[in-house]
Amino acid sequence: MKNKFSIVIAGGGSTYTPEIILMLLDNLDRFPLRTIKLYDNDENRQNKLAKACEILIKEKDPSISFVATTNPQIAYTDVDFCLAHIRVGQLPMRELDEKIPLKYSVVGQETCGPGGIAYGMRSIAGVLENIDYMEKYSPNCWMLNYSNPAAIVAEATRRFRPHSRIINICDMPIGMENNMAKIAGLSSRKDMDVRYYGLNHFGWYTSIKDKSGYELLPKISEHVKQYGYVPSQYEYEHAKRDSWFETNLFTREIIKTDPTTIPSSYLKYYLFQDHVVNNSNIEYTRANEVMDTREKEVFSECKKIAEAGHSNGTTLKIGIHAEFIVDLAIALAYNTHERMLLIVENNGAIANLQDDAMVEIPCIVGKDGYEPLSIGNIPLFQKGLIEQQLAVEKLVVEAWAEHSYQKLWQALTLSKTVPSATIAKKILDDFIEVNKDYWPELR
Ligand SMILES: NC(=O)c1ccc[n+]([C@@H]2O[C@H](COP(=O)([O-])OP(=O)(O)OC[C@H]3O[C@@H](n4cnc5c(N)ncnc54)[C@H](O)[C@@H]3O)[C@@H](O)[C@H]2O)c1
Ligand SMILES: O=P(O)(O)OC[C@H]1O[C@H](O[C@H]2[C@H](O)[C@@H](O)[C@@H](O)O[C@@H]2CO)[C@H](O)[C@@H](O)[C@@H]1O
Ligand SMILES: [Mn+2]
Repeated sequence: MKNKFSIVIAGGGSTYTPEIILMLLDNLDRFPLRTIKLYDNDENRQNKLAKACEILIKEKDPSISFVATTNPQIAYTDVDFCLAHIRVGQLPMRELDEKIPLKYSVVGQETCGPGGIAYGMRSIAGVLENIDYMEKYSPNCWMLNYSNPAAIVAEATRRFRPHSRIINICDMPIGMENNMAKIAGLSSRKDMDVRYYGLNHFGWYTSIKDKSGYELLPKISEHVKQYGYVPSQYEYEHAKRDSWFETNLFTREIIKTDPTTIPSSYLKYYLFQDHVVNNSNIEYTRANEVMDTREKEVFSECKKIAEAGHSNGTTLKIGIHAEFIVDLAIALAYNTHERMLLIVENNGAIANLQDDAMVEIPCIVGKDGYEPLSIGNIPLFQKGLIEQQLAVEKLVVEAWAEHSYQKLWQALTLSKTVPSATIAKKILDDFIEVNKDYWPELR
């Protein structure tokens, strides 16, 4: 009889929570659960979906106990895994992260550029707080963290919680690889072995092999040069042209900067800043889209389920893209040696990059954690870009720790998305004004 696990979802009020719970309930055969807890520091927001989540769970397996709480001791006592997806400041602060830089014709984005820096300054304390709760009440628990901005959060956990049982991960590669598998005519991304390196939301694929060892990168690359990550001509012609479609399509421009690799779509924000700004609407950014779509839809569906007392006919979907979280938990629980892209300390994996960089690279995951694969030397183009962005991320963490205005100004000035120290300072001063409740007071 397999052990059954107890999990807590930190950021229980997240718009992703219902789809992640549906995904967990769809994987009980390989990841059996005895308890699911929701933990949030905003009771009202969590209560918008807690009852519906309880109904979904009880419909699938009444033996699973459920609790939604804002009490850290209740949340973190007797748990084996913490799935952490908090958003400090929630979506209204994301909106400001995206709109303030656009006032100065600078990229406004959730995790990239000044928006990511402001978000990082909010997120560090929230993630560390949850790690400390976890270690106080369930010292053997693993935190599977995908709270953003994952690059800055990962650097902060490296510096301030170096021995904690936390693994930082991102679902962007999952999405890109799902599309690559379709492009290559494979039934699943798991039919591929990839080699990838970079920082979170700032990386490149260098090899994509099928299970016979055949190199698929040239074939996939030819498609990307025409359609980006849009997986087929049919989808190119028929898919809804929303912001994610445009982001996937634009990868056909990014790949021209190094046709020997396949880039993360996020590199658009760093290499084509002018294109991004010229195609942004300061009145209506991605945060507004999410508030008007995912947030509204998820909360509305949860309200319907809670009122009906059942989930018949719900449009809530299983978060298939989130299955990587179960893959990771299973690898830790059952020592499966799953190969996964994780955000980990470099320690020589990328030979010509500093050891203390938090890099996103393939790792083998087992009972005692992860073992990074060796990448070797990277080319000068990527090395130069990575080292600049890495310095930004490290300066943000130093600025947070030292409450340093100077270092945060340096981080903004150093970002490839910001044209001058003058503009960096204007953005910084605006950010300080709106983040008074979240950032340490800078001096
Ligand atoms: N790494 C990835 O690939 C990936 C993918 C998707 C989303 N995300 C991240 O997941 C998070 C959730 O996204 P969302 O759009 O659902 O956000 P959301 O605003 O809908 O929900 C986040 C929840 O976190 C809660 N929260 C904030 N601070 C907290 C704290 N200190 N302790 C406990 N709870 C806290 C909020 O109250 C809110 O209910 C974000 O950080 C987002 O960027 C990451
Ligand atoms: O703008 P949002 O909030 O919809 O998405 C921002 C997140 O985008 C990435 O996650 C995507 C993923 O890449 C895609 O394949 C699909 O699964 O949806 C996810 C969430 O929308 C990115 O990895 C995250 O860090 C961002 O927060
Ligand atoms: Mn991500």
